[in-house]
Amino acid sequence: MQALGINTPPGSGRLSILQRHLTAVPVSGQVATVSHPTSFQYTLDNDLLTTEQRHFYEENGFLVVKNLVSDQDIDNFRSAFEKVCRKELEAPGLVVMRDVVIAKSEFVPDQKAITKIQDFQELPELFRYCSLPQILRYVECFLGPNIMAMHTMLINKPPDAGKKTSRHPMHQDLHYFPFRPAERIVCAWTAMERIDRSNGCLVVIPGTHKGELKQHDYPEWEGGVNKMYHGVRDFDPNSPRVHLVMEKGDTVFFHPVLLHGSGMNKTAGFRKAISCHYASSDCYYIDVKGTSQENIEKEISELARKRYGLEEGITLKDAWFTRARCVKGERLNM
Ligand SMILES: CCCCCCCCCC(=O)SCCNC(=O)CCNC(=O)[C@H](O)C(C)(C)COP(=O)(O)OP(=O)(O)OC[C@H]1O[C@@H](n2cnc3c(N)ncnc32)[C@H](O)[C@@H]1OP(=O)(O)O
Ligand SMILES: Nc1ncnc2c1ncn2[C@@H]1O[C@H](COP(=O)(O)OP(=O)(O)OP(=O)(O)O)[C@@H](O)[C@H]1O
Ligand SMILES: O=C(O)CCC(=O)C(=O)O
Ligand SMILES: [Fe+2]
Ligand SMILES: [Mg+2]
Repeated sequence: MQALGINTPPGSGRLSILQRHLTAVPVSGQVATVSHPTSFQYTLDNDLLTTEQRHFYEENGFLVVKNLVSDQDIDNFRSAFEKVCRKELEAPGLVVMRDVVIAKSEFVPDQKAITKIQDFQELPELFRYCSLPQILRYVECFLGPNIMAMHTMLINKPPDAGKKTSRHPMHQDLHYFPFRPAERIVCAWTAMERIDRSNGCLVVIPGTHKGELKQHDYPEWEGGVNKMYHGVRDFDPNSPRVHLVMEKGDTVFFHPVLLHGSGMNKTAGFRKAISCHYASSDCYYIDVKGTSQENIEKEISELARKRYGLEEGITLKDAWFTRARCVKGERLNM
């Protein structure tokens, strides 16, 4: 896993750029070797990414940067999360979600049953993550200078209750997003502790960001599936998966078409990660009617009807427009 797009010093591969243009460099078992595009599609000109990192993202659709967020910041996010669980902190729009097994059982869950919180754009203690300058500097390499925080999450993957519901099925985040173009959207996902296969790390299929957005549905999992955890239809379990083992503070940036999921948490602890999906404020909204995204729009509209009494329901665009916050530059279309 050492060479998985991790922030190694320039030239550490001991190959000159010229050689790299001529040679296929074995990076790691499953990861694409370096075949250099002459023009870049997924990254912008910048003075932060090394040539190697830029090519890595272009080819694989993700990039891990080691140690990007300090222990102090992470400890503060953890403490804010705990306050939300204890209901000592609240904010408009905040969604608190419990694991499906716990939500559907009789037993009264305690705060530990929380599987994730979403939409903390009005909670400064957590939203600060989305404005961290060292994260935005990377985000700018993918999106340019006008940056919107579209979706915020703190995932608290619970110890699996024995039904494998702690897994997140393989999916493409773009399925949830009614805005384009995809290459001007990126997710930053930071490990709040060491995350490996034992507690359910991110699993990615390198290079899939170059493909199309696929049809998503609920996977047919015997133990049940969490609400809105759609998975890509007809996922081939033999696809070359790469498990991203990350230490506290390591951050992965990934493209919204990259196929990814996360495994079961086999430990007794709650595996924590914090994330934000960003889009360039030059992006534009699309109407998802008649597309594969119609099913998620319907589900979100239904939820808005039930939960907020919005009789007409809402469009996917409405759902995102109200959450979006500008974190750098200007708010344009989004
Ligand atoms: C626009 C936002 C879209 C987000 C896109 C994100 C892109 C990134 C990819 C993902 O993260 S995919 C997963 C996204 N998942 C969500 O957005 C789900 C967010 N969670 C929620 O909306 C609420 O937590 C939820 C509606 C599931 C529960 O709300 P409440 O806490 O008000 O639940 P309540 O206890 O009142 O239960 C309401 C119903 O939901 C059921 N329920 C609760 N938690 C559940 C769960 N975890 N899974 C399945 N069902 C669940 C519960 O059993 C009950 O069912 P019945 O109506 O049949 O009685
Ligand atoms: N039937 C399926 N459809 C879609 N995605 C699946 C399916 N089964 C597993 N996955 C996904 O594949 C990824 C890996 O799953 P798995 O539970 O094997 O975890 P793992 O981290 O590989 O664990 P282990 O180390 O035990 O293999 C997860 O993202 C999981 O949600
Ligand atoms: O398991 C995780 O932490 C990430 C899940 C994920 O990919 C998502 O919520 O979109
Ligand atoms: Fe995702
Ligand atoms: Mg496995």
